[in-house]
Amino acid sequence: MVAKQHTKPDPHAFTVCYVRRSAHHRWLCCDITFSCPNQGLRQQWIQAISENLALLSHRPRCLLVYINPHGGRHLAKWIYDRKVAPLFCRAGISTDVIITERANHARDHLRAQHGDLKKYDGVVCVGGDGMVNEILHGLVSRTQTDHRVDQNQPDAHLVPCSLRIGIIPAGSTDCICYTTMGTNDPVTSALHIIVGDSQPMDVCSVHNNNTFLKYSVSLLGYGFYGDVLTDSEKKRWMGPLRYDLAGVKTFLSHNYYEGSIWFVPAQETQGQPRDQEQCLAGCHVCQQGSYSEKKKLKHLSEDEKFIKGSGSEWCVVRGKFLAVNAATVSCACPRSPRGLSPSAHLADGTADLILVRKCSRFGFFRHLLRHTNADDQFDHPFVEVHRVRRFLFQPKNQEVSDSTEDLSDSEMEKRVKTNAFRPICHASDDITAQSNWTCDGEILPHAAIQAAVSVMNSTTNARQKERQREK
Ligand SMILES: CCCCCCCCCCCCC/C=C/[C@@H](O)[C@H](CO)NC(=O)CCCCCCCCCCCCCCC
Ligand SMILES: Nc1ncnc2c1ncn2[C@@H]1O[C@H](COP(=O)(O)OP(=O)(O)OP(=O)(O)O)[C@@H](O)[C@H]1O
Ligand SMILES: [Ca+2]
Repeated sequence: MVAKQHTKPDPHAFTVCYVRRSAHHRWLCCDITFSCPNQGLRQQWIQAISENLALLSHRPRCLLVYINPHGGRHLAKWIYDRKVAPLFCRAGISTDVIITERANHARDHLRAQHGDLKKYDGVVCVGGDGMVNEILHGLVSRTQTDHRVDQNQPDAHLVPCSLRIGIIPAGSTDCICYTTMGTNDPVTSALHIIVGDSQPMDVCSVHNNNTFLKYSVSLLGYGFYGDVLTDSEKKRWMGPLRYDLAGVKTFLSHNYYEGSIWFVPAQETQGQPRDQEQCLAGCHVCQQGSYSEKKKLKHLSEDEKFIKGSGSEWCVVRGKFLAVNAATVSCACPRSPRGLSPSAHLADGTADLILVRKCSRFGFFRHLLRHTNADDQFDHPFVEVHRVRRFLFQPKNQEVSDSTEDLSDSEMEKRVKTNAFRPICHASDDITAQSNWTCDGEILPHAAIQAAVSVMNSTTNARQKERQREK
């Protein structure tokens, strides 16, 4: 990995650090020491290795690090200082470190940067999913503002960010890290950052009433997970255990919610949620998806792109649901190593919409339990799963009237765009109980939402551009 001067008595030796793959997707940093017959040869080797490393333009040289000292077990600073900083130092990476002082500190700090981010090759997040989401918002919002993209438009085409986000897991679930890296090991994350790995990600934008609410990169959950998160927020002092306690409580409450879900299915070439394909580096579904989408949309106007890009048909499902989950990625995490939707893809522009209808407590328990073993959690009569590119959810008291089923697709599009769905309840109607959505573990106090998935790729960073110019 990095050549460095040897400190042992042999004056003609030098040590090279390298990455070794270990079990369960873990990476280790190892050393190997070479002995040279003379000082001159030693210097030649060190110089040659250093020069070759300097040519690797995708490797970061300067990083902006945010540490959330309050995430997970409150160990983020310790993890960074003990496990990550020494590796960055050995790799010759310089860092500016900010320890956050409040929620949204990192997001606001990033939003406030104008040209000041140019010196960095990436932003590192030391924390959990909520913290990754915060940093994502800071970077994406900064980029859209710079390019005058109106984020309140549900069909706005997001401009890719020029900086990559590195994730050092130090939260309670660390689902985004586990899903992308295959493990929640801080050293593995640090080594992926050092060697300059990158992975495009699907970003799901969430709107209500033509107002931008949030981006999600893991789970958008209504009903069960929304209730678990809402309850667990009151127990934050308990650390990761709060989810188990809130989970049992929510499970016993067995609340269900009525509403309708409208969605645009993904193309058949984008696979099926139950095809047992696993999204790995270089995944052909993700590559094919983004290529064919780009090719198809190349010669269309912006309006045509929206209509075509959103698919040809809207489907609707109505009923009483224990959970409505949109998994943009598999959502694998230590609690559920295959995740909520094991075959979901990281960057295919789709989410897997999992609808769990009202069923018995025993049935729901069996469904949940299957997230922890090799059994198929979708193999229940009360569970359905669809791969979708966009969807909207209307709770019972705001349901879309039946007459919309006769609408043409373009009329439906127009209504989605203008949010022409008004509550159809009357003053005498009972207002059905509503849940909240959880978005990467943060609560959205809205029930009616519109969501659309797009792939977010980081553009070539400044250092790569510089190197390309030199060539
Ligand atoms: C019988 C055992 C069942 C175990 C079921 C485990 C299913 C776990 C599925 C986890 C999926 C996580 C998806 C990631 C979401 C993240 O964006 C978010 C932010 O970090 N984390 C959570 O929402 C954190 C969500 C944590 C949810 C924990 C739910 C625990 C349920 C316990 C039910 C117990 C029934 C007991 C009956 C007596
Ligand atoms: N200094 C701080 N004080 C209080 N809250 C903070 C601070 N810095 C960040 N936060 C907020 O804490 C929230 C939770 O943090 P984080 O995601 O790191 O941990 P977690 O919730 O325990 O883990 P996970 O999201 O993986 O379940 C984030 O949404 C973030 O906005
Ligand atoms: Ca996806």
